[in-house]
Amino acid sequence: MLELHNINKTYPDGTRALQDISLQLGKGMVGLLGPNGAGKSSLMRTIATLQTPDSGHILFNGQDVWQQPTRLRNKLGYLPQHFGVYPHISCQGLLEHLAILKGLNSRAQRRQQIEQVLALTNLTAHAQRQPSHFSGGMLQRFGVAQALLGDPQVLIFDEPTSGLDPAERLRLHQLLHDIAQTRLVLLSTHIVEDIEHLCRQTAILLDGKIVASGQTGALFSGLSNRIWQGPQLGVIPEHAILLSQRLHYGNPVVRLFCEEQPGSHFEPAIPCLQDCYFLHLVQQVQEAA
Ligand SMILES: Nc1ncnc2c1ncn2[C@@H]1O[C@H](COP(=O)(O)OP(=O)(O)OP(=O)(O)O)[C@@H](O)[C@H]1O
Repeated sequence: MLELHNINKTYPDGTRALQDISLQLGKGMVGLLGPNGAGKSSLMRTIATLQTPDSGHILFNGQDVWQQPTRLRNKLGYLPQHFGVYPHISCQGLLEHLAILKGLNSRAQRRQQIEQVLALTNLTAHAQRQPSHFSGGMLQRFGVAQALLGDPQVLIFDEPTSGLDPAERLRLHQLLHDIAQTRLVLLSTHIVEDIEHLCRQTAILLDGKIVASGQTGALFSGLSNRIWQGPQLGVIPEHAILLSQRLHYGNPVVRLFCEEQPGSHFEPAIPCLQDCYFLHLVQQVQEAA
């Protein structure tokens, strides 16, 4: 559905935000995982045709997006990382306004779509309230509702769960999952758990480059028998790589990447996406040093 070929973007101050990005994206939920500053928003804005790449091509259903940007824009819904809402206007009124901006000219069609997106995002009972008074979770659901206007085939959600409490996060996960059944949904986040919950396909973006992409499970299945977990670091082989040191119910947990058992206090652990992500982060730091 959406193909990215060798996308590059350097900002006027010299920041190389995107370097030779190539991805093939089909229907379903695709995760874009990367730390702050990795280039996720730059990539989302580029796909959303809000900024031009310096080089490379984006094809939508086989056609170059930049030859006719409105073709993709008409099929695209976007929830940016930060968005504002006008004060003193109801949720329904604001959706009506946004629907007109999206080109839904028929009043009956607008009414039907607004009813649909309010129901889907569980906001029907709040339709007459002002989004400026919504809680964080409701506001994000409103953001999803506006992105769904026009029944887009491609949806881009930039860090949609940041700042949400656990219950609202799970609610939003279910909503995003439902939406992705019939569309391409691109989910950009630095929260590994969001990807683990939702995405069959994932790309890891570090420093403007895709360092791994494919079926999410396949990204870390190659780490089998090389991930070790123990209660303390102690003395470890020189070639072992420390992935994470954290607390679990107040007890320290250390995870290592190592070709053989790094010490008697380490046990083999089942690899996970976080191991793969941290391994790439460590390798990136090592390469930069
Ligand atoms: N308009 C801009 N002009 C110059 N540099 C920019 C601009 N937008 C982003 N950058 C820089 O490009 C790099 C990638 O930024 P981007 O916002 O795309 O990353 P991100 O992965 O979305 O980060 P975050 O998770 O913090 O939002 C960063 O170094 C950032 O400072």
